[in-house]
Amino acid sequence: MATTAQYDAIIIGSGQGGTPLAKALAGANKKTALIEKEHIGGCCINEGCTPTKTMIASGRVAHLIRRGPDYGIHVPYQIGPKNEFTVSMNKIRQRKRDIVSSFRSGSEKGLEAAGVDILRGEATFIDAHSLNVILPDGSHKALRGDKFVVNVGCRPAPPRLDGLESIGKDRVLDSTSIQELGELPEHLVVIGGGYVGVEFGQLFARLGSKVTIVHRGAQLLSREDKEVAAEVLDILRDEKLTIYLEARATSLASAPAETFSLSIATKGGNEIATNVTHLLFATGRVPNTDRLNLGAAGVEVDVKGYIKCNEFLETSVPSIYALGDVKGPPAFTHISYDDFRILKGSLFSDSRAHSGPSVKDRLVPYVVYTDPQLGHVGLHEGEARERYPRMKILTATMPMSYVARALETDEPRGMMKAVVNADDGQILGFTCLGTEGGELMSIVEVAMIAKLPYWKLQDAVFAHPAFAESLNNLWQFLK
Ligand SMILES: Cc1cc2nc3c(=O)[nH]c(=O)nc-3n(C[C@H](O)[C@H](O)[C@H](O)COP(=O)(O)OP(=O)(O)OC[C@H]3O[C@@H](n4cnc5c(N)ncnc54)[C@H](O)[C@@H]3O)c2cc1C
Ligand SMILES: NC(=O)c1ccc[n+]([C@@H]2O[C@H](COP(=O)([O-])OP(=O)(O)OC[C@H]3O[C@@H](n4cnc5c(N)ncnc54)[C@H](O)[C@@H]3O)[C@@H](O)[C@H]2O)c1
Repeated sequence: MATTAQYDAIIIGSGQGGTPLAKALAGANKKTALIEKEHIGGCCINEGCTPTKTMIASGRVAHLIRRGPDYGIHVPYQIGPKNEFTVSMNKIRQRKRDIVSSFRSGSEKGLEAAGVDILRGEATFIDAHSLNVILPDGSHKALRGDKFVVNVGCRPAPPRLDGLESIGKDRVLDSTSIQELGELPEHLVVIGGGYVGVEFGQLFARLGSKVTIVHRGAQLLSREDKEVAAEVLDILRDEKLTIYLEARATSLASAPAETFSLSIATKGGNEIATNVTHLLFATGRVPNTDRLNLGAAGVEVDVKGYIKCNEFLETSVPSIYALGDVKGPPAFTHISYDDFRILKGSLFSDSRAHSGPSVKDRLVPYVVYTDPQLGHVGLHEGEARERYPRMKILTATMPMSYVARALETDEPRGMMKAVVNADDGQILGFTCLGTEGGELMSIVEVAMIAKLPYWKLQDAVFAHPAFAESLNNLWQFLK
């Protein structure tokens, strides 16, 4: 009879928290196993941040070539007023594959060097202390552990649309398969106007596809303040994307020559998108908990399948923890990594005294990699007013066209917005929709971490003409 391997800690899923945690535990002489059913490094480096931001860099180059004449630069292959150029999807894809493979092999080597037992296969719970792993050859392996950390992440929500079966499967894309296209879609319809929808929508429009976004919400990027989302909409429409808000794709009809039409119900009536070649479903993500057999271990999930856990990342079972996207939003790489920092100290501490770090009140920054970028940290205006109904809250907004560097580089699109407590000057939230908006946001985040009142930034000496200099001026618009 095969023996069951016994571990101090078993990490399920090689996500952005589990991978460094496995290394840290092995480094602390804990016998550690990491089980991964697909790629080491998880979504971020294989199908998420790394590949998308690599591809988006190609979109930016296309955009700048197209804009060359605005700066007095003409390249020989620009023909006529449309500034045509050719795009090699093969090269874009290869560059993306190369970067992904170098990041992935770096992660693998790091785990091996740390002495982590890496097991390729799909884990399912048998009970609160044991797992079954289905190995790639179909055989099974049982493992026992003192502690388990679930870091299985999410996957794209499955596509749903009447008539989908009438078109080729290769025409129905998600955030992973779209990255493997060898040819540019002629007409890409994106269903969903969240992070994935706007990033890919703008990218493919810049590369030369006709792009239509169908979004059910009243604004793109539903979390953002209205005026910021409206500015994103204007920017994308300026780049010739067709965008339907409060709209629903209702059905598909195949048509000759490999194209199809899509019926779209909007508030103003029905629209038809014609000559569509590809559909990207960007309608959110679902947690990978459905095949984990969590019930056998006694781990509770919410109605959407996210693992319920407290601010210390403890689940309903004392020996089982969860980190990253699988515990619900916010779903970002840096949040999963911060979950790792929370767990690494507490996982093997003697008490569950709850005196260490927790997710409570942590600042959540993020950057939507449209161009210009949308960087945000802390609370949005509505959230701040709801959370602190008695606080005197002021907001300041300033267009990027007031920023010298934005004008000098001819990239004046976008705006900044800050939300502050009028009494003590604390910055509650900050958004920058602008070139390098993510970097500018990070400067304000540092001020928030240090609990600096806004007037410290107002009076700081920033080098001229950096984008950061705008942080001297923003605050004059507080009201
Ligand atoms: C297109 C796209 C772009 C993104 N861009 C950004 C960005 O720019 N910035 C940002 O911060 N975030 C971005 N994200 C989000 C980011 O990728 C995730 O928040 C991040 O990967 C954190 O994931 P995680 O640690 O929860 O686990 P994941 O990285 O999702 O890893 C989970 C791992 O578990 C494995 N697994 C699942 N079930 C099992 C099982 N039963 N047994 C064994 N293994 C299993 C999976 O194969 C996977 O490798 C993006 C996401 C997408 C889809
Ligand atoms: N730059 C980044 O940090 C980055 C980039 C990409 C993804 N992500 C992460 O991945 C997550 C998933 O991204 P996403 O864009 O898939 O999800 P999302 O939840 O951010 O956006 C999906 C949007 O699609 C809309 N939608 C859903 N069903 C629809 C339908 N049938 N028709 C029209 N619209 C519909 C929803 O209302 C929602 O606003 C994000 O929430 C984020 O956490 C982050």
